[in-house]
Amino acid sequence: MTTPAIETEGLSKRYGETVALERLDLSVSRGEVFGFLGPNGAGKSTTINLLLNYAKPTEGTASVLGYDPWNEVVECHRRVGILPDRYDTYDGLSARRHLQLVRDTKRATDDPEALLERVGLADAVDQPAGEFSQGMEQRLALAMSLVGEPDLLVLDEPFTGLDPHGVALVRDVVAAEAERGATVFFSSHVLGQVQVVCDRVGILHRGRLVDVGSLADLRSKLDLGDDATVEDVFVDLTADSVRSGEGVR
Ligand SMILES: Nc1ncnc2c1ncn2[C@@H]1O[C@H](COP(=O)(O)OP(=O)(O)OP(=O)(O)O)[C@@H](O)[C@H]1O
Repeated sequence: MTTPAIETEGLSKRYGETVALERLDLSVSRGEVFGFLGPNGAGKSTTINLLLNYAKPTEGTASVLGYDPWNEVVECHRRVGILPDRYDTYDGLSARRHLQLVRDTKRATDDPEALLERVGLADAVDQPAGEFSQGMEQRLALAMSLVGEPDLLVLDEPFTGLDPHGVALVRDVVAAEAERGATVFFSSHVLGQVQVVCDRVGILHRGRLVDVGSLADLRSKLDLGDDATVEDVFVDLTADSVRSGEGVR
């Protein structure tokens, strides 16, 4: 039997008194497009950081593509494409050079120009990244995540800083990667786009996974109508955070 792309059991993270993630049990199947949602401060980036070995858990276990993310980091990262929450480009290096560096690290053979064309940066291949706008940086980071045809893409807020063309591009890239057979796990506040591309969503609230399922599952579970959106589901499950001022920071 194939292992899930992502599996966690009791995964928890505390920062001093702050409980950032509380006993997360989650399974994401191979080939799934999974949206990870929640108000500001819910624990989404914390979860992603744990899965990518950018942080260590206080308790619990996880497997990523069948690897232990903390003890088999190199093997794991070679098969994962990562778009981090914030990516600082090297100002003096061109877009092409950024992709070559990732390609070398992953021992992949991708053509940097083809990847840059795919994210709409064909005209900026040899431009230093220090001259890039925020949206161009985000496109470059997306191209970097695609190097080596990863089995799993982990995208933290992939729509950040993008114009409507960029948003549509990310949506198309996610769909194309899923079509290729990759698993896509991403966090986002752009719920309209989430609704279009995700097979299932998980909603995190105050560090706890409050629900998970397809939009149809969640609509019927919450007794919302057939035309309820992901936004309606989100608001229903996290309403108290809006009242307390959380989620609107
Ligand atoms: N390095 C850290 N040190 C202390 N507290 C942290 C740290 N990282 C996150 N936290 C806290 O953990 C909680 C979860 O934060 P996290 O960044 O995971 O939320 P998020 O769901 O990604 O939010 P957003 O939508 O705003 O990006 C918050 O209360 C945050 O203040």
